[in-house]
This record gives sequence, structure tokens and C-alpha cells, in this order.
Amino acid sequence: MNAPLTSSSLTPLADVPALHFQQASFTHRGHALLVPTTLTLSGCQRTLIMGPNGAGKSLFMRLAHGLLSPSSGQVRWEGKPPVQAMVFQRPVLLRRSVIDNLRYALAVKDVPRPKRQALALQALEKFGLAALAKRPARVLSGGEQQRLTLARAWLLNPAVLFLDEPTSALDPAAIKAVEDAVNEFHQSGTRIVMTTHDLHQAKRLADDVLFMYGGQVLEHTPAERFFDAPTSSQARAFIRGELVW
Ligand SMILES: Nc1ncnc2c1ncn2[C@@H]1O[C@H](COP(=O)(O)OP(=O)(O)OP(=O)(O)O)[C@@H](O)[C@H]1O
Repeated sequence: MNAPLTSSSLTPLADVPALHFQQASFTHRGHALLVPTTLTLSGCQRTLIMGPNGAGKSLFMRLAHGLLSPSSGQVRWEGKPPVQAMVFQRPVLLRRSVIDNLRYALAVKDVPRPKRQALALQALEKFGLAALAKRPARVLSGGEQQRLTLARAWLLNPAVLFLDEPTSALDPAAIKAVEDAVNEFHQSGTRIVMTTHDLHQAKRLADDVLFMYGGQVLEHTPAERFFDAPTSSQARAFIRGELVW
């Protein structure tokens, strides 16, 4: 990460509203992919969602972000839904230049045209992409594309940033760049909700851990407690590397 983005694009963050799952479930063709779940995400925590393949982590996150609606129960923000951004495992970018991807995001956000170029350039500088500004976004390497999606999210100044396995296809240096960015979002007051399969990454980043298995949230606890003394046998097996699905 380079220089801080001083003229933060947009308004400072107010307190991040709580997100309540109230008996929220998701069923598909008679299969309960998320059993009725009640929990609250609050504050500016970095919540890491862990669990084996198929546990329901992405599904949970899509429900939280509003990309899916629960089959029963509610997923509800306390008050007005905040500005949110989501970063996926495979970056979703427009077939445009690197800088145009950022300018477009600012246009959608109704940032006045004269300000867009300067803000986009600052974000590129911050995420180490300035030299690539004019390159087509889709020819960037995986790590560069992920940095671009983070730069775009940064310009949106989200109160909540969802990340679905954002580093699973990246090399160690690119992983570090993403983790540094996540921490900068966190320090600027953004709540982080992120899935990962990497226990070491979860230990580095997590304030709290949400552990899922078979469409259930089995644990939602402070990270230290989760790693030192998980309460479920499934989480203990997962931490030992013995729970595959
Ligand atoms: N929109 C959907 N409609 C129907 N089934 C879905 C939907 N989303 C997810 N599923 C199913 O729900 C289950 C959980 O999927 P999900 O992607 O949430 O798992 P995950 O824990 O993120 O797994 P992985 O670690 O492999 O990414 C899977 O069996 C998947 O096929």
C-alpha cells in the first residue's frame, strides 16, 4: 500500500449499523442450505467466516449483502442500510481501462465529473496501480485485478466490505497486499466480513470468527477463543485440518 488517500473521496463514516439475522434461512428445492439462523454483526469488527467446502459461507455472505433474500426469517439492518461493497474470488471488472473502471464507479456514485479523474488517480496510486492506469482491466494479473477491485471499493467508502475468498488464487505478495488493504479499510472504520479457507490468514486478520458447517453457524466467537478453545467438535477437527466437508 502506498500513500494514504488524503482527500477521502467521500463523506466520513458514521457508526456502522448492526446487521441482524433473525431466524433467517435459505432453502433450495427442499434442501436447507442455511438453517434458521439468528445472530448480529455489529461494530467495526473483522469477521472471518470459516468452514469446509459447501458449509454455506458464500451463501451467508450473499444473504448479508442482500444479493439473496432469505426463504424465511429476516436479514435486517438496524436503520438505513449502509454503503456496502463486495469483493469476489474472481474479480468482476468492466471491459474498460483500469482507470475507467474507477471513473465509472465514481460516476455511478454521482461524484461530479471534474473530481473523478483526480480521485481515481489517487486510488490507483494508493493501490500501486498508477503505472497500469490505461491498460485494459481484464488483462491485469489476478493480483492486480484484485487490487483494482479493492481500489474501486475504497472509492465507494463503504461502511461494510464483504470479501468472498479474495486471496484464494493469489501468490504470497499479492495476498499480503490484499490483507494490508483489508486492514486499512478496517482502520478507516469499515466493518469487514470475509470468507477464507486459510487458517493462518484468519489468525492474522480476525477479530471474531463465524464457523459454519452443513448450513449452520456453529460458532460466532472472538477469534482468540475460537482458535484456543473451539466449542464444537467440527471446529476442533477443522482447525486440526481433519474436517474436509
Ligand atoms: N443461490 C443458490 N441456489 C441454490 N443452491 C445454492 C445457492 N448458493 C449456494 N448453493 C448451495 O449451497 C451450498 C453451500 O454453498 P456455498 O457456496 O455457500 O458454500 P461455501 O461454504 O462458500 O463453500 P466453498 O468453501 O466451497 O466456497 C452448496 O451446496 C451450494 O451448491
